[in-house]
Amino acid sequence: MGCVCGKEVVTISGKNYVIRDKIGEGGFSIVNLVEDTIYHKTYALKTLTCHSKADLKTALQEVAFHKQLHHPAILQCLGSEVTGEPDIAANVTCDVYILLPFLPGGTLHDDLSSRAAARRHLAEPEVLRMFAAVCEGVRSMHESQPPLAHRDLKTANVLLTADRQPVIMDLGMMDGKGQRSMAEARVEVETSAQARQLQDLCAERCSMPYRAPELFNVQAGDRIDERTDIWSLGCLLYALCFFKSPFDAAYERGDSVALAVLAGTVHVPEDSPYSQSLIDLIRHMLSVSAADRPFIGDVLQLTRAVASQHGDHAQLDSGRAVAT
Ligand SMILES: Nc1ncnc2c1ncn2[C@@H]1O[C@H](COP(=O)(O)OP(=O)(O)OP(=O)(O)O)[C@@H](O)[C@H]1O
Repeated sequence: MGCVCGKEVVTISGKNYVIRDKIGEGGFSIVNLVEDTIYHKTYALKTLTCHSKADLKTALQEVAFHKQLHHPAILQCLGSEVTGEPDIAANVTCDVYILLPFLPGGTLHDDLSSRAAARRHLAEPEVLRMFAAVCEGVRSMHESQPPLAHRDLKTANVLLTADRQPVIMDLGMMDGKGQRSMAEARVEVETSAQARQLQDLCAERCSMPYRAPELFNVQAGDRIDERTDIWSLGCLLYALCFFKSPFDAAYERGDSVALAVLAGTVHVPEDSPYSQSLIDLIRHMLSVSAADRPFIGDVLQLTRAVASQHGDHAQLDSGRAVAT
């Protein structure tokens, strides 16, 4: 990072970006609002500080996945830069910069939190429109070759454009910290050491209220596939309706989320304004056994079927419905 006229400047692919503001901070990164010095256009700059070679590998994989996946519902990487090599012994770190489009609508989590405070439910067509858009992004992961999984889908990892189009971010979980890549959707767990590794990685990186039951207790011989994401999408669809994951309540009470998830009991508020077919879709996605969950193509078909009951099929496909 350099300095021009007292302002911090980052150079990516030969272009300079002035740091304007801090937008947010994750467990492993800082995101700043930056402006390029020629056209004065704003971007988001994600900085991952790497303390070890394993950190660097993780960060570079995140960049690689951003570059590999091209879909309007997945946050695009516009450029990246690495500042050097980390060296634990010498206490030397390096930074990986990921230049991203700046999405001004904040996260879906924040949007739903402010709606929750005012008890302002989204109308069903809007729920279905936003959900279908997220699913289209997930479909591009699940249907790539080999199939990829996100593994940390949640409302806090969905950004909104100015016109409320959802965009999936945070592909950081799609790495294996030097182990077998979590991005590969289909994982055969061969040994108990692998099972433990995978469970620990999920405990560290997959948010509990959105984490699929099979990731709480991984055993040798298990087969994990992209339907871990379908569980998370079921939680996300519930959150679009009722503001939070169905398992947030257990989390907030300090009860065991693992027990609540493994029981698979989904509480639907009595005053729910949503159709039974929408609730049935949530329950289908939240099947405790992954084998009973639909794949993403079926989820999209079922979503369209629910929308068509309202005559919203066309709107869902064009993605033009507006929030109420
Ligand atoms: N492209 C962007 N446009 C606008 N805001 C963004 C953008 N990327 C990230 N943010 C904001 O910065 C915050 C931190 O982002 P980050 O990618 O570090 O994700 P995180 O999911 O919060 O953390 P972690 O990677 O540790 O899971 C986000 O919650 C979001 O509010």
